[in-house]
Amino acid sequence: MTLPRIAVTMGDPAGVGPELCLRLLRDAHVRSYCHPIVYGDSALLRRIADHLHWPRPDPAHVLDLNAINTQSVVPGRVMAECGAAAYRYFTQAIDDALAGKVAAIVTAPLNKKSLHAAGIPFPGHTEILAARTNAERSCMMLTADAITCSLVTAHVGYRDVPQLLTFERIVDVIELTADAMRRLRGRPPRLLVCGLNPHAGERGLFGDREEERIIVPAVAAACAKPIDVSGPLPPDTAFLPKYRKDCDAYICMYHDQGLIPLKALAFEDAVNVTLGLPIVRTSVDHGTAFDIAWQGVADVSSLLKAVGLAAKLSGERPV
Ligand SMILES: NC(=O)c1ccc[n+]([C@@H]2O[C@H](COP(=O)([O-])OP(=O)(O)OC[C@H]3O[C@@H](n4cnc5c(N)ncnc54)[C@H](O)[C@@H]3O)[C@@H](O)[C@H]2O)c1
Ligand SMILES: N[C@H](C(=O)O)[C@H](O)COP(=O)(O)O
Repeated sequence: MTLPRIAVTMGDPAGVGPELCLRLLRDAHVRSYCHPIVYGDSALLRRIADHLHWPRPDPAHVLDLNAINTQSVVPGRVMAECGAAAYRYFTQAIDDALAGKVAAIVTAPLNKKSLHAAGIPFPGHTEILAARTNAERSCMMLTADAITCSLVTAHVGYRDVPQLLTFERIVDVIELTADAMRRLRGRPPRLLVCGLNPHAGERGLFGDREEERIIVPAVAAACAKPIDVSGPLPPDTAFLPKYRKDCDAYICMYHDQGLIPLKALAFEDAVNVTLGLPIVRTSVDHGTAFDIAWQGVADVSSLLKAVGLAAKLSGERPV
């Protein structure tokens, strides 16, 4: 049986990505259902393996892109060279996925400051993917058994959020999420939409009536499709256990509205999935963890879950 080839991008060389890739390549279960290929720098992987007294990686599972002078990398440091290398690994993986050379992409974390220092004009993976694959609509969803959240806006400052909330964008995120969760759970999902303002605006008392003007009509339009979706709920109580138990996914208006509850409840095993692409892409739910980089203590759970979900999705059309 031919196993699906999955590109695993090494992420920022100065972060925890490389050591997590080393752990992943030693995982017998992963290698029983897919052929992982780390897109990165072989010399850097060898340097970290030697430093930690771990086995060096099997060359058959590394695509050496030779993107950085390994000896120049300082663990835990923001470096333009590292941002450029992480971008190189990632764009090669996207191009290979688009060309059908790999079945899916899984990303280890990159550092947004290093990416920016390298002059890359995108804040993160999600935006690079949307541009490079010419996706008409896409969104970030983080999913775990306990909680799933999709984001209407993501890597922007809070003062920009209200202007970015449109009827069309909210309907798109509801539709993309409903389609993904229907396929992941094998049944029509139930979605809950959060308001933007405290107490969902309290009928115009807080904010600029974003709930009445934009969110309520978008929820009504999605219901008419028909999608089982309701809201907007006051965000502070939307994540109470009594709401979570019947909710397959939340539609959140901004990054931390969804990712604070998600990471508090499921940091070890949540997976980031980009919806709406022509290719499959999943990711860890954590960052470069510069405070613990190259110490060999980083938890590999989210990366293992991300590879598992990518393999599952690669047998179908992308979400
Ligand atoms: N998928 C991605 O590429 C991704 C995701 C999130 C953040 N980031 C980026 O990573 C950088 C650092 O972000 P941050 O400091 O806000 O968050 P972070 O997730 O890197 O770290 C937050 C805390 O979680 C801990 N942590 C993170 N991953 C861990 C792991 N695998 N095992 C054990 N502990 C872990 C860290 O030690 C730290 O205490 C930023 O540039 C951010 O934008 C990238
Ligand atoms: N917003 C994500 C998180 O906090 O986990 C993270 O920054 C990763 O985003 P990209 O996959 O777009 O890099």
